[in-house]
Amino acid sequence: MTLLEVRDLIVEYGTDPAVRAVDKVSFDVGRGEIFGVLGESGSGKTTLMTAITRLQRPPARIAGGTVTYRPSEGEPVELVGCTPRRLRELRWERVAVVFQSAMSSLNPVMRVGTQFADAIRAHRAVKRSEAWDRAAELLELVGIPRDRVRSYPHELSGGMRQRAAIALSLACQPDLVVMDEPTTAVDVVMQRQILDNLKELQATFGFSVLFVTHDLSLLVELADRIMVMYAGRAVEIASAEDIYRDPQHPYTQGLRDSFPSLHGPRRELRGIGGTPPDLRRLPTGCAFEPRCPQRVDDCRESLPLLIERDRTQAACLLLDRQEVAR
Ligand SMILES: Nc1ncnc2c1ncn2[C@@H]1O[C@H](COP(=O)(O)OP(=O)(O)OP(=O)(O)O)[C@@H](O)[C@H]1O
Repeated sequence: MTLLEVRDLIVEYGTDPAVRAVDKVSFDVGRGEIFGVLGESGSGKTTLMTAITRLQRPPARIAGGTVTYRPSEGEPVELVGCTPRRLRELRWERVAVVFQSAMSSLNPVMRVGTQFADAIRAHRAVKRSEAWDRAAELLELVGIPRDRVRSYPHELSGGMRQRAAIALSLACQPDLVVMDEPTTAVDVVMQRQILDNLKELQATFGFSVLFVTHDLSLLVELADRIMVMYAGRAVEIASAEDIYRDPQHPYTQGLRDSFPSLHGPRRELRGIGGTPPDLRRLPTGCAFEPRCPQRVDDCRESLPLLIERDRTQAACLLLDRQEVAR
């Protein structure tokens, strides 16, 4: 069952000429699924996630496509074109967001409990004391002692703040939590704790997660499916296992070969040569072509579309011809 359906989403910055940071991206997030969006810096991940949640700010603008939220009860909601009022109703309650820095979610001059209580009471008719109890419960869920509900954000450690931001996103039991690199600002031990905790919470409450990051090893462990982005386009969508064991697109293969495996057989580590393209001067053909170790002449001419084979979708001319070397 699909919870979120993104079709041909286009997001541009400015005009004359517009820079297309997200170019006709389509994917589905299933109910209870952890869906990862992977990309290098500048690939359009943040632009994509802010457009989906309608948090984008000028000069970014949605230039095409649809984002449909399908609640388990009631009519589907088209988020592109939704009124600000309707969006306010949906935020927190149905779709919650966790940013890279917890301080984007937490107000530094308010006690943590007050912020939780305000978020809860904006959507639920409960007494202030009940909302505070719920806030304390939510903190406990992410491993923060109940009495910290009276703390100000600066009195919490960086890891605690990030966990508090995750707890806050769950305050109204949303169907979908969108997370943009929520663990980049914390050390690896804390990162592991936060991700384990997130998995537990997801398994308990069954919400879906859209998780945006540049870290493939993290997504391989966390996500059910992964979409790989390159220069604003989706180049591969597959299960985390397939992305790791049998990546189809040469770019995904390059990413996979750039990080060491903890469990699998030893393999030679190779980086991807070159740098991502300038979005203002994209080639006519495949944007990865200049860096692709498997390129052929045709790759410069035509733009490959995502093609579905088995359970994987990948956008590479060679796959069309079944020639890709692995
Ligand atoms: N405010 C802006 N004005 C113009 N172009 C922008 C702006 N913000 C982003 N872009 C363009 O959109 C592209 C994608 O940016 P985006 O922040 O979505 O990438 P990202 O994959 O999230 O990278 P990062 O991980 O560094 O945040 C950038 O390469 C840039 O060309």
